[in-house]
Amino acid sequence: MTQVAAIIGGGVIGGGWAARFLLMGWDVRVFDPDPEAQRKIGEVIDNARRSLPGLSDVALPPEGTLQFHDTISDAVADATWIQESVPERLELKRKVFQTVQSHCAHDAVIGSSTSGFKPSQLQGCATRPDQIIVTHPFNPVYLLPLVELVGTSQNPDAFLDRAKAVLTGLGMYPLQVRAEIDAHIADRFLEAVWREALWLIKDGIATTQEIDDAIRYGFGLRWAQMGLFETYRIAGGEAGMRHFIEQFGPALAWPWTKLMDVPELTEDLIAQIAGQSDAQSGQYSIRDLERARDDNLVTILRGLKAQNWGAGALLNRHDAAVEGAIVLPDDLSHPIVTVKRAIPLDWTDYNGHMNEARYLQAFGDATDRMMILVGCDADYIAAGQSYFTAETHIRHLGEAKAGAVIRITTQVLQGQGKKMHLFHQMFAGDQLIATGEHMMIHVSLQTRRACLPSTSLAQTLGRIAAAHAALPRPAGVGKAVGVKG
Ligand SMILES: NC(=O)C1=CN([C@@H]2O[C@H](COP(=O)(O)OP(=O)(O)OC[C@H]3O[C@@H](n4cnc5c(N)ncnc54)[C@H](O)[C@@H]3O)[C@@H](O)[C@H]2O)C=CC1
Ligand SMILES: C[N+](C)(C)CC(=O)CC(=O)[O-]
Repeated sequence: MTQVAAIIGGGVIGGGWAARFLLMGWDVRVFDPDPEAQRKIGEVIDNARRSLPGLSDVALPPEGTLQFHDTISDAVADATWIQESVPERLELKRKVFQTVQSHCAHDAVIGSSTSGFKPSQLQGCATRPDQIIVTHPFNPVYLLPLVELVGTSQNPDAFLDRAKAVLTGLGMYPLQVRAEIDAHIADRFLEAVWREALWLIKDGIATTQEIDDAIRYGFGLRWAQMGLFETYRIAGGEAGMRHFIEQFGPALAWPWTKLMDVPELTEDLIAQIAGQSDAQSGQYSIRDLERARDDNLVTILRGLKAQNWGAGALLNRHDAAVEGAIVLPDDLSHPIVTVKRAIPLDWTDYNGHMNEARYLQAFGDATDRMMILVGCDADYIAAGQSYFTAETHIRHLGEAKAGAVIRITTQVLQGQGKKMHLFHQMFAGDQLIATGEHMMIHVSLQTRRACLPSTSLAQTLGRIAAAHAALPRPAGVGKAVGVKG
């Protein structure tokens, strides 16, 4: 039977919870007095629909149903999970819990999204304190897995385990906080960084942009994949965490921060940190960790590159500067070099070589380059015409591993009328490792049908095709898939 979640307060965070529950197959009931709540939550859910399912390589369960209610009592009636996300005011949250508990099932979980209140504060004057816990998520709730789970001695272990299982089932990472504390674990860091940032601005040291750049081009990327301690273990080199503390320990007494209330680095504290770090990461050598870090960073940075955002946009600008202007070579008596690049780490697979899908990607890039060279560039496409691929045939003749430099040369076999028939050859060093034969059809992007290209494009393509007609016909042209001999 479909499970029911009640969302009490559907703003930034409640909307995110609604989206996550819904897309994970739960029926969702919302109560929020804001007359705009339905529109706002609808928009958040639309954004979640375009991003969350694509994180999975399997189909998510069918979406649940979404209902809005005028009272808390209706919203919570059948719910097994009630997520409170009303504004961060203790008295308001306590009042909401009173109403919720008058109408909800006694065994339902009541999770609070509170950023900083302790569960004992929330349980304070509740009818059934054992039913209330902190489940503090991170924005956007539908994409970020972390949820801090904080209970008190009032919450039975089995209840906390059940809550954890539900959150895990929603694709989240419940981090159970051992002892309640204002602002839990993560908001302690965010608050420290936030307060430092406010000082940097007030003191005229940095702008908001410069502070954000300091994070997103540097340690923000590291934190995304290894956190603080594993990162600093690596920064300690082969001598690891202990060496790191020895080197940077004295800085704790220096005015490197406005937060000067620091713990004394006693031998006991050092041993505790070094010991915990060993337990966390000691099974890996520093070189293993460095490679894992590098793989992760490459994946994150390439993701940002695909979005042309932040550090990824920087990489794209750098690529463009390294490559220079894209121009058709004067000498057309050879196939044209359309791609020259190293194979990225994330293009390789379980066989230790470039995955077959990436051959098509590389040949697709070569085709894109040919399109630009014949004049089918961004402006031409924006004006309403382009090429569609009608047919592709790839032959795999050799292997290529991560880091290997591949070079693709492109021969135009036919460039007349609506057709652009290309033959790509991929080399690693001198070895031919793949060929790609592609038939492109010139189209109108309005009608989505074939049409003749512009005169200028037809002339450029015709000139290349005429020059390439003098080249030997490459082996493999026009071959179908078949058994040799
Ligand atoms: N915004 C953030 O980055 C994060 C916020 N949180 C926590 O989530 C909770 C909600 O914060 P936001 O979503 O940011 O606030 P918000 O202001 O975006 O949303 C609060 C919603 O609660 C509704 N509301 C007000 N009184 C209500 C009541 N009596 N019953 C039901 N709904 C009511 C409002 O109409 C509004 O839609 C807070 O406890 C906050 O600390 C947690 C993680 C991150
Ligand atoms: C600023 N904040 C305290 C509301 C932040 C959070 O609670 C978590 C988040 O999503 O950053």
